[in-house]
Amino acid sequence: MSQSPKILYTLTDEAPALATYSLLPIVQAFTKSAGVQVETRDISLSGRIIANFPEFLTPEQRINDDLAELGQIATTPEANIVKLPNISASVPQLKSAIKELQSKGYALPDYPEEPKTEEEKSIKAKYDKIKGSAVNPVLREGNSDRRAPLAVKNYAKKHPHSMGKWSAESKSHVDSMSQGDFYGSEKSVTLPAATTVSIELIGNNGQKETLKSGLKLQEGEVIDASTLSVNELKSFLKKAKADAKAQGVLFSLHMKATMMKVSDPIIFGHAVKVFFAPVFEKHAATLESIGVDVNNGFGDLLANLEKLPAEKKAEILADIDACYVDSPDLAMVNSDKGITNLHVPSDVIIDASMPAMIRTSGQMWNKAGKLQDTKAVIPDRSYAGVYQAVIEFCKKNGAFDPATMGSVPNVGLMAQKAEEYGSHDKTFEIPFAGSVQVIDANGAVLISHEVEAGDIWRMCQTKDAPIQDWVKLAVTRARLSETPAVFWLDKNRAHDAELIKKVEKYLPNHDTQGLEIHIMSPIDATLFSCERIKEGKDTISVTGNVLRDYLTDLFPILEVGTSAKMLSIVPLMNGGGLFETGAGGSAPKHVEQFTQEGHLRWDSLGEFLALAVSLEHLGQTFDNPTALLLGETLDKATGRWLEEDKSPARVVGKLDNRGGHYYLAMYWAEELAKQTKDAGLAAKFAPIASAMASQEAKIVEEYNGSQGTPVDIGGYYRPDTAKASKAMCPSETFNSILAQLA
Ligand SMILES: NC(=O)C1=CN([C@@H]2O[C@H](COP(=O)(O)OP(=O)(O)OC[C@H]3O[C@@H](n4cnc5c(N)ncnc54)[C@H](OP(=O)(O)O)[C@@H]3O)[C@@H](O)[C@H]2O)C=CC1
Ligand SMILES: O=C(O)CCC(=O)C(=O)O
Ligand SMILES: [Mg+2]
Repeated sequence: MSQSPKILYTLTDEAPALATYSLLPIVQAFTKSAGVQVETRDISLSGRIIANFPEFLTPEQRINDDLAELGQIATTPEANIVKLPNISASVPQLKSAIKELQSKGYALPDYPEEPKTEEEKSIKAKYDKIKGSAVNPVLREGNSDRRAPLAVKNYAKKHPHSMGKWSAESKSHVDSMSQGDFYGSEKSVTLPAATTVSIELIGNNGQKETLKSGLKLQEGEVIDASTLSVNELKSFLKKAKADAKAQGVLFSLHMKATMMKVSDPIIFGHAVKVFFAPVFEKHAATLESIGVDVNNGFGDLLANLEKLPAEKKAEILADIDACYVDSPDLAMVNSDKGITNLHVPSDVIIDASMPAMIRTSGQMWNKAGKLQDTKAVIPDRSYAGVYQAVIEFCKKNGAFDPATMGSVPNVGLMAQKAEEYGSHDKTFEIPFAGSVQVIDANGAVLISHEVEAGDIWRMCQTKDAPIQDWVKLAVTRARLSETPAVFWLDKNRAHDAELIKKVEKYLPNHDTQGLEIHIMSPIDATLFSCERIKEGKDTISVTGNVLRDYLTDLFPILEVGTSAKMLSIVPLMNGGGLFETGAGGSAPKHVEQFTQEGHLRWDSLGEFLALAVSLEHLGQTFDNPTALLLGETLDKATGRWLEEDKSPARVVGKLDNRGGHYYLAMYWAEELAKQTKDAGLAAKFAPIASAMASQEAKIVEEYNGSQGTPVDIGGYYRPDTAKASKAMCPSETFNSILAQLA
């Protein structure tokens, strides 16, 4: 290949973005001196906003649309992208990012919640593309391979994280609808030939509305559609609320409102309205007049109350207080600040929130700041049973033991927006009763559902090539790791039944001799895997996209304390590599701690792991021995970093993210100095390694001494580069050693 070796490292948001200010200078200094280029691309929420509204900005303010560029690169064989977690913005996050940018002199338009003019409609459409899970589906041109590397697993066994005990008497449980949900209504079709479909709503009174047209589908593509009845949802939520009160457990809603950006905010909104029903009944007209939209959380109502005269506001607040008294207690996101589970949809994201609850004895925080048993409300049954099965397992067997437990790595189907991911352009809140029909180019109705006004209807697609690639990846991983693999597919679910046919068709294309491969329903697979991890055995989970998301937080959080420590590889279907860091989020809590007390507890281990495999991939693709050597030595350095326990501490005054990076740099330099494959590099890094080692006490003192006071980084969504960089690189001694590499 002709192009010069290049790694594209993404600039994102919150804690990982802060960590980058400290880590990237090290990475660039090391790679540059070995002739490997590491460039950055800005895919932060603020960067994506700026890039999409050039017409509102001065020429100096405009920036390239790096996400679009990376999306294109991801389809090429040269692609080598290190992707850190980024914000998938809820509407409140989007609005506050816009506000911050406006305050920094960017003349961006407000987010028009109820657009009236054509211009407002087009602005809203642009912002809606930036909202929610807008980055990952663009880059994920491959399926996913997520696992805890052996060194990480061994570290966790040696230094087991805290794990809440489980009692057989725990009242915690998952509560879901028993009918009228997506699970109960799913229909699925595999297309015998390519076609173009439209989605029509045909009203009971003869009206007709085209919900979507011109949707091109490929031969062999699986489509499925399902609907959730709003009436069933509301009566379920009402019952769940009463039951939480009767049982004396916390009420806690777990959704993925960021990723499922159309359906889940609507469900979230219904939950808020049912929970605070007396307030909504009594003040319906007032709340409507001030533009309250609780699909953005209960916080939206509270914020809008500011528009009312003091007296009216006080009346509504009193009614809210009365409602709290009559209701079960809500799980809290922040008890000190009175922020409940229903305040902001992006505060409780199911993939991280359910494992956190399971790790904490099945409990969540109540308003007194104490842990309490909890009803986890997950309205749709499609995957909720997995969490209930783990909860039952823990009630029966006690908590898992990180010192001895096995591992559940994941092979996840996600390429080309497979399954529920990205389904939001085919998700609709139904305006009038009738039937929704998916109609092909010949006028044949492929799928049809009866719906009422307010129901949610959604469709998603899974192309055949990604399925073939996923089956292959599963077999490859099972072979390489000599581990049983389980396809988590439920033959009684329409979509999964189609996938089972494909798995059975494509498995014989591979050598599976001697491999243990099963197909099990998600609940059976959960029990099978839990039994095995308890005995210290590993089991690969081979899943669709949503379970990929759920399981790659669930098992890592139980096994190694956080999904940040996962190796997360996306072998791109056209030959490139996307190396995601960790599997989890961007830890807003960590930024808060950093700005308040100068301690960043973000663990960049995921970045170290991703960079090592990215270098390895670069070395292999471009036949570049230096890149291979950099990768090998980085891996060794990371292993040593774990052994010597240089992970950031959680509390101020001790080693944090930045000090941890110093140790990684020192170990990396030592490994480079020690190796014998490239004498030039060894000679270059020997003095660096010894300078870093001899100044250890001083450097650590400079890092740790910088902690303990508030830090100003000049913004949340778009920090000031100079300020953030200064705050993240406080050791002059270390900086000057690094500068010798330039
Ligand atoms: N791939 C991606 O781009 C993803 C992005 N997100 C985005 O991240 C944000 C927050 O998501 P949420 O699901 O609440 O998860 P968080 O980022 O809040 O993570 C949950 C918890 O996991 C622990 N944790 C996560 N990463 C690290 C790390 N590197 N080092 C140490 N601890 C870590 C922290 O626990 P503790 O507090 O105990 O230290 C943290 O509070 C949202 O904006 C969401 O859109 C979410 C998932 C994936
Ligand atoms: O894209 C998102 O919003 C979340 C991604 C995520 O949680 C994951 O891939 O595990
Ligand atoms: Mg996830």
